[in-house]
Amino acid sequence: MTTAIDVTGLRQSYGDFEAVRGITFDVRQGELFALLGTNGAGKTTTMEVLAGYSRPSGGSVRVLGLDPVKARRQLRPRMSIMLQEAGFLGDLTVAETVELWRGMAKDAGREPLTGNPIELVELTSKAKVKVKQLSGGQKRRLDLALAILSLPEVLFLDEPTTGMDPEARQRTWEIVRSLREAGTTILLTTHYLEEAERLADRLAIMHEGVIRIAGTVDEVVATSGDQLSFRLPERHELLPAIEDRPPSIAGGRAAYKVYGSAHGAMRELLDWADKYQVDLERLEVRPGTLDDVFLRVAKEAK
Ligand SMILES: Nc1ncnc2c1ncn2[C@@H]1O[C@H](COP(=O)(O)OP(=O)(O)OP(=O)(O)O)[C@@H](O)[C@H]1O
Repeated sequence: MTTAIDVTGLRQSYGDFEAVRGITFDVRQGELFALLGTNGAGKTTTMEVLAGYSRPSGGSVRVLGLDPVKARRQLRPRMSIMLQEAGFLGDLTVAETVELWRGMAKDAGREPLTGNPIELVELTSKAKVKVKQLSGGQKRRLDLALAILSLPEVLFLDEPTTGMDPEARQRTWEIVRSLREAGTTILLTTHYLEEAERLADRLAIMHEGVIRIAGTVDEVVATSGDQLSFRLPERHELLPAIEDRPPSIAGGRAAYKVYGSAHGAMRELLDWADKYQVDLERLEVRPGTLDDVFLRVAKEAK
């Protein structure tokens, strides 16, 4: 499979502060890669370098095999960017904004999208409304419409669904999926882990300028293990260690993290309960989640 985005040892500083501290990852052609991370982790900075807005202070980046700063003109017709703060002209209407951008896209030699982008993002009833009068979520939808005015080979989406209501978010996911199906390579940043779980082929979690974990959604989630928990019984001080770990106790429940066989752990626990004649109430096994991994990554790094 061809690599569409290649990031090797990327570093980026603002004055003395190093926001991105040597990250390496690649995104294959037609793949959707999600960059997750804590606030200030360096996700937007990475995206800005990839989009050619700034030169890296170290390492190298390639988009479609090209240097995004040096080959800006060549790349412009082939990629689209939806960053967090769009530079709209507030006095233009939604329809006028789309027309203006359509003209610019045409000048850049891009093939227009078939279909009406305003309809696609469900802003038809707002076509004649001034951009400055749109709500936050509606502005994000307009951003998306502009990013996909023509079908890009590479699309950068920086927190595309922030501020959207659940229905608009679902709609956006459908649009993103259809772009991916049409072959667009997508790099997405998001704080909604569910968004990454649903859309991403692979993902990376960043913290303080470094990638802490990366892989397919399944691979990353698998590092979090299962959780076995139940209402805190009497005589809980006698609870066994499982996989050499004692239970954690909080909110009136006891919980074990299990990385090996949940079946075996459950058997050990039930043997203990039989031995001490304890009834384990509200017993449950919950598979690990991306939230668990994210929280662990943020905590481990402290
Ligand atoms: N223009 C700038 N000048 C100085 N520091 C900056 C600048 N832009 C970003 N930073 C700093 O670089 C770090 C990374 O910022 P960045 O916006 O890339 O993070 P992020 O992962 O996108 O965060 P968030 O999830 O909060 O949007 C932060 O500590 C931020 O304060």
